[in-house]
Amino acid sequence: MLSMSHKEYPVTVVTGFLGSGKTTLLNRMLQENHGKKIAVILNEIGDVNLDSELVVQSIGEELKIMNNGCVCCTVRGDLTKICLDLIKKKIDFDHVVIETTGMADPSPVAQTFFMDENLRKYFFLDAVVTVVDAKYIDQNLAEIKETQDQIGFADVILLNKIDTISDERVKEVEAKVKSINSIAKIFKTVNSNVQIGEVLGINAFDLQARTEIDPEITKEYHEHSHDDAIQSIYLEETRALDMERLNRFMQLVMSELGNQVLRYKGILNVKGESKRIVFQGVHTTMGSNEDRNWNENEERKTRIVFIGRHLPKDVLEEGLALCVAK
Ligand SMILES: Nc1nc2c(ncn2[C@@H]2O[C@H](COP(=O)(O)OP(=O)(O)OP(=O)(O)O)[C@@H](O)[C@H]2O)c(=O)[nH]1
Repeated sequence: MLSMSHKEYPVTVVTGFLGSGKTTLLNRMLQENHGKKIAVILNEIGDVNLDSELVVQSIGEELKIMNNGCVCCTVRGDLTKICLDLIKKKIDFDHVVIETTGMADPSPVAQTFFMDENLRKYFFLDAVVTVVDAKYIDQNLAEIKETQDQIGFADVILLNKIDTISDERVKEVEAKVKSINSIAKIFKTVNSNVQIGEVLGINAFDLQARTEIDPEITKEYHEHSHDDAIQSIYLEETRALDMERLNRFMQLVMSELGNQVLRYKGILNVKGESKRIVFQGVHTTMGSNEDRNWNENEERKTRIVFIGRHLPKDVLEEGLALCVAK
């Protein structure tokens, strides 16, 4: 019997603090000539729908607005229904972009795409893109917890409005953002002027996609670490690991620190494996996969980055050391 196959649509989640440049980015996505038809899901709090008026002309019918509260509170029901409606109504689109409100923590939105079985049939998470207001980052980080989540959870970060600060300050702000999230790709932008190919269709959650962790970057910015609640923790180990021990270690990390961990990525040197093993996770949802062969002239080194709130680096380091193969 022939099986019915259908297309799976990538979903990009755009977050960022109020007034940071999310709508500006969205309009670029809708207006630039990149050949993708984008369905936009906007989430607004209250009745004032200025944003939707700005983007509505470009996409007409495809615009869906979730208006009853914050996306992370109503996410299961509304978001699922709106996405599945796009399929049911046979709307012609290639890519979904969800803009969350300024206050929203993006992770419940992202997790919906891992957990909801109906959604998973048709959609997959492409990336979380966070727009940061470079001028007001300190205030936002100090006053609003969600700003940290938005930076910590991102795959791509636009450090926007750099025209409003000095070059020196741009460097400081970039260092701060990297100390929170050393995995994300950072672009310094004015009016969210990033190449659309850098934000759409990047497959950030795909285990088959190329995974790299740059140890130099993580080290460099470690010096800048401070008391901010969310931080990147970088671990490395040159001795080969025992996969079973590592699995047990990760289970323990998840049961003890699951609430504090936002994202993690690793490239593993596993005993007896000619290939690199890559893994990544979002909160307690984790996946791993065989990657390419280790090159002959490449140091076989395990590199793991955890992003989370008040993570105990020494405990994680000790735990990883216990995973070394005998
Ligand atoms: N100077 C400067 N202004 C910018 C830049 N990017 C956006 N703006 C302006 O900042 C204001 C807010 O931009 P939006 O794109 O509406 O921001 P937003 O994140 O969608 O805002 P909310 O939907 O209210 O959260 C607008 O007036 C933009 O023109 C930038 O890089 N530099």
